[in-house]
Amino acid sequence: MTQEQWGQLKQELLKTVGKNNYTNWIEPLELSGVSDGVATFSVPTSFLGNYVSQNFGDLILYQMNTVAPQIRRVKFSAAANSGHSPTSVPMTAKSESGEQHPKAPARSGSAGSDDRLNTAPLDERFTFDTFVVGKPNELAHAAAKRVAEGGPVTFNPLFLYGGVGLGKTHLMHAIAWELKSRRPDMNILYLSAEQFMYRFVQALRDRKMMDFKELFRSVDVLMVDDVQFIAGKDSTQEEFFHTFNALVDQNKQIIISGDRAPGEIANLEERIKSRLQCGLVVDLHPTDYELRLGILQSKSEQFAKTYPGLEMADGVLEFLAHRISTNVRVLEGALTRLFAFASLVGHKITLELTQDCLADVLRASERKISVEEIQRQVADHYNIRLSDMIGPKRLRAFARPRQVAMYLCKQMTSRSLPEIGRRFGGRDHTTVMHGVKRIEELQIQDGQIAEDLEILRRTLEG
Ligand SMILES: Nc1ncnc2c1ncn2[C@@H]1O[C@H](COP(=O)(O)OP(=O)(O)OP(=O)(O)O)[C@@H](O)[C@H]1O
Repeated sequence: MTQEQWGQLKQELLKTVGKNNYTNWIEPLELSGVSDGVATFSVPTSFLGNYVSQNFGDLILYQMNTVAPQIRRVKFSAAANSGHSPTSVPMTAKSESGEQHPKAPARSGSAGSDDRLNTAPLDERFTFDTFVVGKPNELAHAAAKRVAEGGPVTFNPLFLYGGVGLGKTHLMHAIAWELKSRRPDMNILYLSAEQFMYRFVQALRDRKMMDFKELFRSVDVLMVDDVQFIAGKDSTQEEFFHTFNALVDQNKQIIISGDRAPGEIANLEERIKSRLQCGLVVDLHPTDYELRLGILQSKSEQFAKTYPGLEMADGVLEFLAHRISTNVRVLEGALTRLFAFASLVGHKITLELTQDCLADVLRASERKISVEEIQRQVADHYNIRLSDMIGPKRLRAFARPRQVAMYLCKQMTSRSLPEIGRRFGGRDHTTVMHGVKRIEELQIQDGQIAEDLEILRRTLEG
């Protein structure tokens, strides 16, 4: 990507995020270069890097992908004199630098009776009480509940996986809190895989490997979040493998989370993959409308306590549940902003105020999945050429994927039927309508189609 292209993209971003956001957050970004699918920006401070990654990371990546589809993630590197380490932001909009994990601000509360084990304090908001259960996460929730009972270890490890911001960390913390309250004597160690690596490297450097081993082998419950982080890091993987085995041998509970199923984590050693698959592997599916609404209702009840007297019009939560992406973190962020804004201006939260205050978030989630992206993914999935899928051929091998793509466009974008038709080689809206209907029927009758749709949806929602 050239500086000139980046300059043009910045203008696109200006249109999406508005002038204020642009001046504060986008303007200061300097593109340092792109290599191995990572676009690196230099930022004046790590705070700015973190903020941009959390709030605009996905959007920037999306924009860059329109001209450079090979870019898989964006990384923000604070200027050397700021005294901070770089903040790397993958598609998950999450930092790779230990201390500045945007997801882990200074959290209150801690668990673990042994001080040495307080590697990562637990967030006191992340309990089972505040976790809203719906179809997409009920299995993961039930498994987490079972482990939190602290009975005999029945499945080891428990492996939770799912896309960004779907509640993996929340569930892990909830398990830890519950175990602590049932069995205060238990040594529970929760940490991210990244922290595991830092501790390991530090132990090597300080020649304290015996202490490291003793510490990790003395826990009753080990929880490692975001295990994909250690993929490709050979000696950390090796140590993780030994720690894992030692604990399983002692029948100690292990809980691991990852952004995908163990078998799908690239560059993770085979022997680790197979160990991770030995217990119970459950996934958190992308949120559906009902779950999003449930979460919004629950969070807005909490907000109502912070902002007493602030009224909300009917239909606002439904609107947000429809319009905002599957990532719960984004949903929460939007609600926080909405309440703060409404209390600042002293207005009831109406639909207009919501649209106004969250214009950039709404635009970003609306623009997130484009018709072209869907077409590309579907063609890839069925292993056909894009031109055949969009073109006039009526062969079943092209017609069915075409209908699947039309259906997904209807579901996942705000495009109208005539607009979708136009992008499928200038077809009529009735053709699109027919295709959408056909897939709706097939989804119920044909397990394969249902599975294809599920996979495609997950891929597209990232
Ligand atoms: N079902 C839910 N009910 C209530 N809050 C939820 C739910 N799912 C997620 N959240 C909230 O969404 C935010 C993101 O969740 P969390 O950090 O657990 O995601 P994650 O899956 O660990 O994401 P990542 O992939 O970034 O590690 C948290 O504030 C969490 O409390």
